Amino acid sequence: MDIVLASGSPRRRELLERAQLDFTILSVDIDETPLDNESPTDYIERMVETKANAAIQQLSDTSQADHDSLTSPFMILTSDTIGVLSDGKTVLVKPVDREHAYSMWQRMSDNVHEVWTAVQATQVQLLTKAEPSKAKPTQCLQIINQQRITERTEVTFIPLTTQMMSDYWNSGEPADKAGGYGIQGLGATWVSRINGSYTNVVGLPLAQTLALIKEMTEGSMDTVNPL
Ligand SMILES: Cc1cn([C@H]2C[C@H](O)[C@@H](COP(=O)(O)OP(=O)(O)OP(=O)(O)O)O2)c(=O)[nH]c1=O
Repeated sequence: MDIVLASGSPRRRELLERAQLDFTILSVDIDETPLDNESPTDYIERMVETKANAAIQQLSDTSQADHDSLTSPFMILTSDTIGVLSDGKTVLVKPVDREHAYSMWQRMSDNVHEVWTAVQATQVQLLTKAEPSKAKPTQCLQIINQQRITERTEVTFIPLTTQMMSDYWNSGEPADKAGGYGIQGLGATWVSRINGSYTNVVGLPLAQTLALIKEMTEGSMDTVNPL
């Protein structure tokens, strides 16, 4: 089944490429601001669903030629990664500025936090309707199946000094990453221990995502939580 990875994240693309799957990329842009008092679970589930809906909208708006490159039904993969502080309530997203990054890092310093990544697989089919009033048939995408997983990894940070935070912010690495760090880069120097999937921290729990894809295409897996 054709797969569309609806993500602008180069990390997700690279991780999925490692699995030697054929897929196409569609970049979606949504508002990722958490709502007041939104729980980590509600936030991350809202994000993967909103990204999937944005992808469907974008694919519906494209021309017939774009649709022709995908065989119906096909699968849209969306993903979202957040940090969650040890209080279990505070969501760590991408830092909006230096102060925001420092405020997150001060609470992560010498402490354990979790990284959660949700992945949603949305299977859609192309419907073509002939309308007498229109010269060309109209087309729309219909959701036929949706499944979602959330993977959690515990990450422990060493104690951080103001100098370390300043140097790291100036490296430019933290800006587009949840919790303001990249474990695959310089951020690894802050991580003393992880417990769980490494690829989950980078943005796509690979083994679990492949199992989800398999379940959706072949129809058998134990670990999937239906929506
Ligand atoms: C914690 C951590 C996060 N990240 C990244 C993964 C995600 O790309 C990003 C969190 O933001 P997301 O909103 O999950 O993803 P994104 O905006 O980069 O891409 P998309 O188009 O799919 O929405 O943080 C790392 O690369 N390394 C890390 O160690």
